[in-house]
This record gives sequence, structure tokens and C-alpha cells, in this order.
Amino acid sequence: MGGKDLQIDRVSKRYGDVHALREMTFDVGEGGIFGFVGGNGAGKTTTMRIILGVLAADSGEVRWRGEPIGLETRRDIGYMPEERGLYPKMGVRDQLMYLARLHGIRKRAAGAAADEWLERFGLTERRRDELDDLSLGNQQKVQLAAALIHDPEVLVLDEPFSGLDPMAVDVMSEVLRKKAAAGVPVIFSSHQLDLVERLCDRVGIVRAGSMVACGPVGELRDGSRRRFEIEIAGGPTGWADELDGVSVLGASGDRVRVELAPGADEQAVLAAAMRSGPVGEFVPLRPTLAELFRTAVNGEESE
Ligand SMILES: Nc1ncnc2c1ncn2[C@@H]1O[C@H](COP(=O)(O)OP(=O)(O)OP(=O)(O)O)[C@@H](O)[C@H]1O
Repeated sequence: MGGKDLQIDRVSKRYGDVHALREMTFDVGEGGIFGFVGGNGAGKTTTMRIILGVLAADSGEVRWRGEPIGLETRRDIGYMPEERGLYPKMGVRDQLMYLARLHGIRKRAAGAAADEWLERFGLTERRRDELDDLSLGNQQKVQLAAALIHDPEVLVLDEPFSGLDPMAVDVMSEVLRKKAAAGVPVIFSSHQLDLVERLCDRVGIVRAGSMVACGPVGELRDGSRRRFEIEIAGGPTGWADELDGVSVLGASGDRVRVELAPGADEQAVLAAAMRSGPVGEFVPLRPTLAELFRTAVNGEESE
């Protein structure tokens, strides 16, 4: 996996009194899928628009492979804007071809690319239909095809999964995985946290225009806190109460849930458990992305 291909460096943006972005900072490397999550109005769309250059930042910089991103590179980005923006009354294949031609692709190659993407999204039968006549999910697939038609070097997708049925989600996920595997950095925003957790190797959680947590999903889940559930047959009580660096969160039956302070040794906890009786289970309790999200966005600690 490559270096920091796309860097968003301390980007700030105000709309009048609204401070939409405050020093937004993150990067996406070659072959990575980056999930951009945050509550409504957190600043995801604004960030994506600034990456694309459809909106100017007040300060900060977007860099592509170390250089400030310019018009040429921006042309190589595949963008799926939140407001979608295809032509509702134009035939599906015609508009894909038109967009490919705008990117300088010759007619024959543009036709072949349009046909290929329509085939991959299962829309070959609908190629002559107006976009308007397609279901929402199928329109969404055409939008993604439009972002992909010129074989972009980067993909920036604003909520590409919203409104898709599970089958369409699978098709879309597969396309993003393949693109990432071919070295194309992919950034997408979503409110579907289970999907983000499944698909992304890194996530960024945004609150009020800033990045509040960013990294591989596994690391964020491991790093936020260390909790364990321990089962000892016979359910002795109080065995964990006096251990250094250990708080007991609760107990029921044979099980005790504990949280370790930073630096506390989990092996010492295991040894203490084993002295108290036969240990059936010693299980790390890792928060889900949804729990991390709630903690990061609300500042509330979830059990
Ligand atoms: N054109 C605009 N004029 C004024 N304020 C704006 C404009 N566009 C966005 N904002 C404000 O900037 C902030 C960030 O909005 P943005 O659309 O980037 O959030 P988002 O994370 O994409 O939200 P959502 O998940 O709801 O799509 C919000 O407070 C929003 O109201």
C-alpha cells in the first residue's frame, strides 16, 4: 500500500457565520478505501467539494502526491456529488458516453466504456431509457458509472450507498474494492456504519468540521479502551475488585466485565482470574464502529 497520495491538510471553510471546516486534516493512500463518517452537517460534503475544486477553501491545502492539487489532477478524479447532477431526460448510455467524451475519450472507446459499466451494473437492458424512468437505486448505479467512466485515478463519492438495496450495495462494494485493489484511492461518505466497517481499511470520524478520530477500523476499535469479559466457572465474586489498574464494570453469574487503565497488564488480570477458578473465557470487548462513532461525536461513553 502506497504513501499519502491524497492529503487534506488543515483545510478550513466558513459560510458566513457557519464554521463548516476547522483545519480538516487526513490522507488517503494508494489502494485504500477511506470511509468518511460524521453526523449531519459535520462537513463531509464541504470537504469533498473542496477536494474537487468546485468550492475553494479559506485556508489549508489539498495535495496530490505531494503537490498542490491542480486542474489536471482534478480532471482525473471520479466524483459522485451529493446533488447527483446527471441529465434526467437523457438516455442512460448517451449520457455516459457524453461524459466520457467530455473527458477526452474517443467515441468508440467511450461507447465501449459505457457498455462495460452498464453491463457490470446490470443495466444493459435499460441503456436507452431516460435516467428519470429508472428506480432511485438504478439511477445511483448510473451515477457511479458516470464517476468511473473515464477510469479515474482517485474516487471521491458522496454517499454512494444511500438508497441502495442489499444487492446493489454488494455490486457497488465490489466495484470499489476492485478499484482500490488496482491502486485507486477511494473516499466515500456514508451513514451506514456497518457497511463502512466492512468495506473500509481506514475511517475518519468528523465532528463540527474537524477530524476527531482517524485510522484503521481495527486500530480505532482496539485503541479506544481495553475491556474484557471473563468467565470463571463457579462465579467467585470480588476477585477483580482489588487488582491494580482494573475497574469492574459489572458482573452477572459466572461473568465479570472489567476495564483496564492504560499500562495495566492484561496477563496479570488473566493470572488473577486463574487463581480464582477455572477460566472458561477471557474475551476482549471491542467497541463497534457505531459505538466509537457515538463516543467521538457526542463525547458520550457507551457501554
Ligand atoms: N452553501 C452553504 N451555505 C451556508 N452553509 C452551508 C452551505 N453548505 C453547507 N453549509 C453548512 O456547512 C456545514 C457543513 O455541511 P456539509 O454539507 O459539508 O455537511 P455533511 O457532513 O455533508 O452533512 P450531511 O451528512 O447532512 O450530508 C453545515 O452546518 C451546513 O449547514
